[in-house]
Amino acid sequence: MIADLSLYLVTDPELCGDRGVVETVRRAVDGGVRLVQLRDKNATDAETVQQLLALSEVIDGRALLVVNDRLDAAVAARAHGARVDGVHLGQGDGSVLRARRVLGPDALIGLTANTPAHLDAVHALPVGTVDYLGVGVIRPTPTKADHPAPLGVEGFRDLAARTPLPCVAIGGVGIDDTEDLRDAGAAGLAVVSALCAVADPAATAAAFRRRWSAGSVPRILSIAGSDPSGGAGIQADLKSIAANGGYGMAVLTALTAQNTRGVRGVHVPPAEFLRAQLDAVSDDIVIDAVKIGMLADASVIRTVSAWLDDVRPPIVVLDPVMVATSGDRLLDPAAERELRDLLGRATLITPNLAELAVLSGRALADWEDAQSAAEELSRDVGAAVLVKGGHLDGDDAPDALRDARHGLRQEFPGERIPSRNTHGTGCSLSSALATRLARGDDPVAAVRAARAWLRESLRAGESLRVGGGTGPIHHFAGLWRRGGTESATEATDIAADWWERIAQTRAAIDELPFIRALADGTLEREPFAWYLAQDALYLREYARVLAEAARLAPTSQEQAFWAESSRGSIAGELDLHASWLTPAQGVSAATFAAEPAPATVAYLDHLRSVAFGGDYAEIVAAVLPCFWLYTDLGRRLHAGEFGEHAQNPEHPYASWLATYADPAFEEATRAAVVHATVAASAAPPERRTRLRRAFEASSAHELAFFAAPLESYPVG
Ligand SMILES: Nc1ncnc2c1ncn2[C@@H]1O[C@H](COP(=O)(O)OP(=O)(O)OP(=O)(O)O)[C@@H](O)[C@H]1O
Ligand SMILES: Cc1ncc(CO)c(N)n1
Ligand SMILES: [Mg+2]
Repeated sequence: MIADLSLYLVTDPELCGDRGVVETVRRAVDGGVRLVQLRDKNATDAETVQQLLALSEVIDGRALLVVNDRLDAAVAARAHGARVDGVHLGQGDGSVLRARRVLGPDALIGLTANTPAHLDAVHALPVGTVDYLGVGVIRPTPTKADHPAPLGVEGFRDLAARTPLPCVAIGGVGIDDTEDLRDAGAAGLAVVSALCAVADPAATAAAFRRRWSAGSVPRILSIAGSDPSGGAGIQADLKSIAANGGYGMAVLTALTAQNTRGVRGVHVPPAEFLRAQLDAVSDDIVIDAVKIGMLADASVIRTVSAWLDDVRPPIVVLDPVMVATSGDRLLDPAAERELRDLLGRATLITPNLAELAVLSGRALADWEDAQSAAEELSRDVGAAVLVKGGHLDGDDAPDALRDARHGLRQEFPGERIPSRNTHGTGCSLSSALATRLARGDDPVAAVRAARAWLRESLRAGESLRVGGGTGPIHHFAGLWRRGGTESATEATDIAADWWERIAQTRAAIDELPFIRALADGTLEREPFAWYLAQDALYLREYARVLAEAARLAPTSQEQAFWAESSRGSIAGELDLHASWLTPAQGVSAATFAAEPAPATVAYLDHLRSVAFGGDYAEIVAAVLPCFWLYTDLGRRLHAGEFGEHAQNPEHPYASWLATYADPAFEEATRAAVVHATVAASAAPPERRTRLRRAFEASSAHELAFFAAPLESYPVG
């Protein structure tokens, strides 16, 4: 098997402190750590075995587990029933050949390598002895006192280029190294203090994951049946994965002979061949998420279950397909019980109303009742459940997400789209969800994004003119309308370029005393209130500029987006007045009646002059930094990058900080980035430069705006 090395936690009992190693590991795995190495130089073998047993239990197959150095302890822990996947050996820790012999061909064996000579030694071993290399140290680190001279990112790049083996970067790796190391060829980041020594290992691990995945395309495997007419099954899945930004793969459970009118026949290949397909993929490719669709019969379910147990992909979206839109059965009724056993292996289950009734073993009275049944099912099986309202009578087609483990109850309202093209909506939705989750969206954001995409694709379905029955949706409606796939990748490049060009401005914002004091809670009330008063003045005008973007928007989707953003920023201004800019908060009358400060005037003058020019692309380029810089800062503050204080609920500005780490704001920022860069990608080169300048100028104004409170705040 090929291991997912992307985020690798190496434990340190001292850094984990009172929380302990086991609890730290549990939370870090919750946040997305994929591989855990137990490292405790002082423990006895017997203690190491106990720790491996405890870790194996909290990890519960969600990540791989290896132990540093202690081959005998690994063997003993396995004998006691722990799932220990392998060992990591240092240059002096004993022979990797012996480890391979003892642990077998499926074990994960890592070796430390810091020099070209180490690489030569590994290359001289039989192929398959070592699975990955730990290459470092990257930076000087106190967690490895006897470390060799740091390699830095460039030294890592040189070593990684000299070996075909996957290399994990280790030693002093912090979250800001993520992109550099990934681009230098790292298969993953091995992290010690940046996860063990933080207040919230789950949030920090999630932040690492997001940054690691941001520049990469998630690899999504659909395990489903074939629909030769292309609207449902794996054909729909592959289109949906591609349209939502993933790399799609497909393992066939069954072939159907069907079209838009119905299913004429089903052929289920032998289970051994299904397993061979699954292994062919997982032996070679790291799988970021799995979507499961049509399972046909009990032997298919058992084969998929066994493979899932071996591979444990981090995200599993299970669409419990039982009956096609046309009414034809796609699952042997005798296999329904087996299907229930599979539910516990899923992250998210997406039944329609009929399927939910079968899975919960009772009739559903109405939509309310369906939602409580979804919650019961979620509690029973330990997975999130999205119940789909596509088959409700009436004018609405809502969905509802329930996760009993986290008390999550979210309804997604939406009017029914009058269309006959609903063939494969369930397949398409579940694949889109798997892709969005693998891209790092939380479940609510993933459902929002997948639904928005699905609804656009549903509306455009009829334009495809496919078949005379229930036709397919148009998976690429949004992408093609926005100027083709070329412009989509071009827009991604533009976003990366623009972001890179304001790197210095971003670094300067991070260094501002105002930001530092805001993060650690030492900022005085008066300059904070002064800042908010300026922000309120700013928001009022900014809302007008957003409204102008709405007025000029080329599509109704964009028009709605900018109008909603405009409304949101006025609501934000009113909120500021109601919650912070009040005498009760110790804000003086002078602050309350603030005049715009020079930085405020300058920023607004810039925005207004762009808005006055009446160029949609330039307006959206100019308003983008206000979304992007705040989201980025809010996320990093929340992740504890400026110290742990910002995560403390007692922080004097906790509620203000929380606004900017809000997933909905993050979603809006993602959309703003897409709209601005897609507009830019359609512009000729000189105009594109002008758009970029507008973006850069606004970013510089953001910096000045953040600097102003402690520079021009009228002291006394
Ligand atoms: N006419 C419609 N208008 C808007 N949304 C719809 C419509 N029909 C289905 N949907 C949405 O499509 C998704 C699939 O829902 P549905 O309940 O049809 O699932 P399904 O029966 O599993 O689909 P399939 O028949 O493809 O297997 C849901 O998000 C649902 O809200
Ligand atoms: C192969 C296949 N999977 C799923 C569905 C559900 O729509 C279908 N019609 N065909
Ligand atoms: Mg379905």
